Order: sequence, then structure tokens, then C-alpha cells
Amino acid sequence: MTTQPRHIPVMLERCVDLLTSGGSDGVVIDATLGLGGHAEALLTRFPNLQLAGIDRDENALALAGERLASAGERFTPFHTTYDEIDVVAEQMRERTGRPILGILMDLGVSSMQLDEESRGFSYARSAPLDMRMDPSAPLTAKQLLAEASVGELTRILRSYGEEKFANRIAARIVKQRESGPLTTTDELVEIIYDAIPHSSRRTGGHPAKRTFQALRIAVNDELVILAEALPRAIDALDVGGTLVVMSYQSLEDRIVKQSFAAGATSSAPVDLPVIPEADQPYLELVTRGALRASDAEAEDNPRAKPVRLRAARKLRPVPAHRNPARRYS
Ligand SMILES: C[S@@+](CC[C@H](N)C(=O)[O-])C[C@H]1O[C@@H](n2cnc3c(N)ncnc32)[C@H](O)[C@@H]1O
Repeated sequence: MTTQPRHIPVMLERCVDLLTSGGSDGVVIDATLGLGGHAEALLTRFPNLQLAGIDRDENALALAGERLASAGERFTPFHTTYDEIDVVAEQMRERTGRPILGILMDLGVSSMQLDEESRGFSYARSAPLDMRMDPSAPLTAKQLLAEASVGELTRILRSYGEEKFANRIAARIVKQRESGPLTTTDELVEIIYDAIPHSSRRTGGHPAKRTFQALRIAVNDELVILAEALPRAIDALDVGGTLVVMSYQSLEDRIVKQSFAAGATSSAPVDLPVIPEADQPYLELVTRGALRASDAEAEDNPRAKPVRLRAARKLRPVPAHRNPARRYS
């Protein structure tokens, strides 16, 4: 029996309210379309809304396209990574003549990607070591594990997985390579088990969780792309528009928090009697700190539990001297 891929949209009502708080006669960019859960609610509830959906996973894009077919030309798909959001925004402005009112970034992988056995995202399923969100991208987890040095693997596991036993796991992986390449998630889980001391295996969730997260982040270059995309997303919004970002782990959330803080503070010394326009904040934080899913939602959908939602409204154009988003090539 085949089951339809599923993904329950996280904090749906909150996202819809925030994304349309500046109006709904314009464009919302869903930069992480996935299976189109948030997109469907937006298109159904707001008949004047145009929606651009970005995803690096062509399979997700095709499934979302079927789901959103009844929106006709109000939905435009883009197969790319979300650091191309400035290009997408420009095309949407040209095509519709309307402002960019909202941008949603619901980071990480979808339940469909986690559940799809061939993708190798989950330590709980036996699968080839792939982990690419875009199956046409060049680097797989298998390749990374076959080629990276102990030092490089240790750095990845430590900085992207905050793994205490990074060095031990990396050394085991490289040792194992002597008797042939690592090809499946099972083999990797076994190595991680062996590398982590017995007394530490029962703390901090499944012992393989942090290593799998770290490899997925590295294979998909997730944090670098996120850090480049956020200033471009802020720049791409029209004044009055809102950016909503949902992070699933603290490394992502830290990048979002810093990017929002840079826009929500003045760049002038605090003792200036009048702060020039170009040094005034260009973002207003709409959420005080990060919002969390309700207990009821987290119980219904465990994927909502770790989510931290931050939203910011654009107050004025980003001054050139404070704008890391501009491309100079
Ligand atoms: C959590 S899911 C989104 C779920 C969606 N909001 C829904 O309700 O159906 C995240 C999606 O973002 C995509 N994604 C992750 N990183 C991306 C990136 N850098 N560029 C484009 N898409 C990305 C993934 O392929 C995945 O489909």
C-alpha cells in the first residue's frame, strides 16, 4: 500500500496572520514551499494574493504544484535555493506589478523528506547515505564521508551538530573506510554507537541524532545559504512587509536572531541628538523573542516542538552602507 506524503504545516494560523498583516493584495514568497501547506492556506483565504513558492527539492515542488493547481496563475513555482530570493522577488514584481508583502522561511527538511527511505535523512531508517535536499545536487553524504579528513569531519560534527564526541566519531569513520566505503545509514549508526562511551549513549536523545543533523547541514550547506539569504529576503520585501522565519535548531535560530537584531538597531552612536534616516533601524521586531508552538500543537505534531518563530516588519529601505544583500558581481 502506498501512502500520500504528509507534512503538517507548523504554526499555520500565526504564520498566515503575520504574513498578511500588511495586506493581502500583493505577493507572498514561500521560500520553503515543501508540500505547500502554508501556501495552500494563504492562496485559499486571500483571493487577491499571488504566491511564489521556492524549493530546492523538485519532487516537493511537483507535489505542491498539484496541490495548488486550483490557484492557477496566482501560484508560481521556482526550483532553486532560497538565497536566490532577490531574483525571485524581482521576477514576481515585474510579472505582477505588486509589492512583496510577506516572506516565509520554514527551515529544514519536511516530514516527507524524512520519511522517504531513499533520501537517507533519518537515522531510524535503513537507507543509502544521501541526505541531499536537491537530489540533483553534486555532493552526497556518502561522498562527504568518503573524502573528508578526520579534522574536517570533526569540525562538521562539532560545529553543526554540537557533538561532544565529534573527534571519536570522525576517527572511527575514517578507520572504517580502510575496509571499504560507508554506504548506508545503518553502518553509520553502528559506528556512532561504537564511538560514544556507553555511559553517554542515553543522554541528549538518540546518539546518532547530532551526527545526522551535522552531516545534513554540511551536505546541503544549510547555514551558509541561510546567512546569505536573510539579508536578501529583508532587502526584497517592500516597506511594511513581514519576514517570518521558523527554525528547528539553535544554530539556525542564532543566525536569524543576529540578522534581525542588525536591522532593528540604529547604526549611529546612541548619544546623537537626531539619528540620520540612513542610520535608523530598518526592521521592527514583531515577536518579542521567539514564539513557540502551543502545548496542544506540539502534542499533535511533535515536529512543531523545537520550532522557534521570529518575525520582523520592514520599516524603511535598507540603506546601502548597511546592506550585505547587494550582489556586486
Ligand atoms: C519544513 S519544509 C516546508 C514545509 C511547508 N511549509 C509545508 O507546510 O508544507 C522545508 C522545505 O524547504 C526546502 N528547503 C530547505 N532548504 C532550502 C533552501 N536552502 N532553498 C530552497 N528550499 C529549501 C526543503 O526542501 C523542504 O521542502
